Amino acid sequence: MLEVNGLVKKYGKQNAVNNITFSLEGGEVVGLLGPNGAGKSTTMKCIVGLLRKSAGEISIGGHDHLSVEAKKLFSYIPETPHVYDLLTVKEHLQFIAQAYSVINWQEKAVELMEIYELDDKQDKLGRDLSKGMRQKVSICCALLPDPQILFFDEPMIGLDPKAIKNTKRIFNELKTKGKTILVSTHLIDSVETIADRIMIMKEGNIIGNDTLANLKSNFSRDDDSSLEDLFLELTKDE
Ligand SMILES: Nc1ncnc2c1ncn2[C@@H]1O[C@H](COP(=O)(O)OP(=O)(O)OP(=O)(O)O)[C@@H](O)[C@H]1O
Repeated sequence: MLEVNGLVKKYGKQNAVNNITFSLEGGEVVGLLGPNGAGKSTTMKCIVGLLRKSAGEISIGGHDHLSVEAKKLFSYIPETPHVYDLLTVKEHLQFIAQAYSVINWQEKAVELMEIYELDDKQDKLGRDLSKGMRQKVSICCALLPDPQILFFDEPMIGLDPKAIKNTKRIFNELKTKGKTILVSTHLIDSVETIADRIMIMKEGNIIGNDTLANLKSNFSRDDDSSLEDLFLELTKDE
């Protein structure tokens, strides 16, 4: 579903992503972990076409990632949610519905706004929303077209505990529906139970990419260690 081959991204002379190669099978849920500055957001932004890659090839569903065909297949939830100042919450959903030709969008929009407790805020303008509300709008907009693949960059940031719980539940539902998900997060426990695979980045490189069980048996001395312990062990400074 996603193929990333030899991806390099430089900011000036600095390599933020160093020639990384990985893929995601259809229906796979992969947790992308890494310390601050590891290159997670840069990788995601290159995949979704928000940043121009310095080298490498990326395909989504067999299409070049910059093609319209690829763009129809995925949604992206950015680390910092961007909303339109002069559109209301409901108009954001209407805009996405029209852009992606979503059938029965109103029904789905009502359901999403209820889940994220935005139903009483549907007429509020984007510019008047709090950070957490913006994040909720961003998640609702991403879920509305029911895409095959979802890229979540720190989706829990700014969410209240109820919204975090609901997002974890939605991850499970998406997984059950066979969606492919790449989720970058610092909330390690939020991916520990649902991720089929964990990918760990450090300094622009992938330093671990396997099932949690395999990562534990390869890198940990202790079977009872958590993903958090493993993450800290793998990413510690030499
Ligand atoms: N616009 C930019 N210009 C220059 N350097 C950048 C820019 N954005 C990111 N970087 C650098 O690229 C590297 C990777 O950053 P990136 O934001 O991808 O990391 P991250 O793993 O998402 O970190 P975090 O967990 O803090 O969000 C860092 O060294 C960062 O300083």
